[in-house]
Amino acid sequence: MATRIRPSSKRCAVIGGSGFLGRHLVEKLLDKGYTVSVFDIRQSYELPGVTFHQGDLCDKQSLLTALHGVSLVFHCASPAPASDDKALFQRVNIQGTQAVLQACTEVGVQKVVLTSSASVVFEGTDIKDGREDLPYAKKPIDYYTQTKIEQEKLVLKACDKEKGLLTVAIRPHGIFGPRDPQLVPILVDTARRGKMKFIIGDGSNLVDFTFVDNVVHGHILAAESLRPESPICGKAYHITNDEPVRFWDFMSDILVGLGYAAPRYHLPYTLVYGLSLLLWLLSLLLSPLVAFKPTFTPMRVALAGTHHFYSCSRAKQDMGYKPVVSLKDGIRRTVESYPHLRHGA
Ligand SMILES: NC(=O)C1=CN([C@@H]2O[C@H](COP(=O)(O)OP(=O)(O)OC[C@H]3O[C@@H](n4cnc5c(N)ncnc54)[C@H](OP(=O)(O)O)[C@@H]3O)[C@@H](O)[C@H]2O)C=CC1
Ligand SMILES: CC(C)=CCC[C@@H](C)[C@H]1CC[C@H]2C3=C(CC[C@]12C)[C@@]1(C)CCC(=O)C[C@@H]1CC3
Repeated sequence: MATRIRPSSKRCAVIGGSGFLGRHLVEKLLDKGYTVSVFDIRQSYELPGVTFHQGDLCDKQSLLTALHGVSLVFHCASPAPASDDKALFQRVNIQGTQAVLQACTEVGVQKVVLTSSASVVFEGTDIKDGREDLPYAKKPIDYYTQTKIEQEKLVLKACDKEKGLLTVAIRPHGIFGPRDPQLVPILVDTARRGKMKFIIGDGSNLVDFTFVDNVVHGHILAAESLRPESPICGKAYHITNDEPVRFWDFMSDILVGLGYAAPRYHLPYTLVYGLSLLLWLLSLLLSPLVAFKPTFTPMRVALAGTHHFYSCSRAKQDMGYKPVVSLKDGIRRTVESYPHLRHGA
């Protein structure tokens, strides 16, 4: 059992603070006068005022050292969805989150803000203006989503006013912005390989893409609203840009902004989804012999060809949430931040 020291309310830790969202969160917390410890499996930068603790969050002992004296923990670490590694997702998102919660209890952390995902309710079919009371996906679309569901349940169940641990889950969707290692780089790579010519379906499906600053704003609002009498304790909150956009318009804006052609030709959704399933099965069967990762995974095709946008009215009502950056400005700032990914660069 670790010795407790009196935690300061402006002393926080960001687990996963070296990642895309985590680093933006750390920068905003510093601006707001917090003292920040980062716990991550890797250290990707250095910043005055930030103490780094490198370690695996499944190792409770390393966590205990990093969380000493901290009153507020943001947990935004996860393996990347593209890894599709069942054992890794189970170990980090489920066992690791249990270790985080145990460590928080042992050192006397008072608040935990989890980065969950709006995908926890997504089964590959349309969701329009989905609210937080939608049931968790019964057939999650991949191992990432399956373990994000278990993770969210664990964190919300751990909320215990008597024991002095308050928890809340933020469910963002399609985070984008400067330094994102996923959305823009994968999109550009697909375009450079000549595979971004097609629109999956009729192109009218609406989706949420959320600028990273809005996701950060939602996390900090949640942390600052989390008090024993607050309605947010033990609940999940969608945080979006509140501007659903056609999936293919968003992709085209980014592509055209970076100098690539927008996709033009339509392919039927069911055909592409069926092909992506076949390819995925083939990649599994052949994995002992050759390692190949299809670009158009069933998850990506489902995300690209269905409506899935979420209401953030619960966050507006309970914590006064309002996006701080519009979609248009978010796209502009994102495009400007990737000069090295421009066509011809
Ligand atoms: N990006 C998106 O569109 C969305 C993301 N989310 C959630 O937001 C959170 C942050 O995502 P994002 O910033 O995009 O992801 P990143 O991969 O950029 O950041 C996650 C960080 O966690 C680290 N990490 C992974 N495993 C461990 C471990 N065992 N111990 C300690 N650190 C670890 C990663 O290191 P390494 O890179 O070496 O693995 C990385 O630095 C995640 O929980 C994700 O599920 C939710 C909705 C949408
Ligand atoms: C069809 C195609 C190849 C598009 C390229 C862009 C995609 C890589 C992104 C479009 C929607 C994104 C998204 C996520 C990852 C990147 C995309 C598939 C998440 C799966 C990341 C983790 C989550 O929790 C949900 C996200 C939904 C949207």
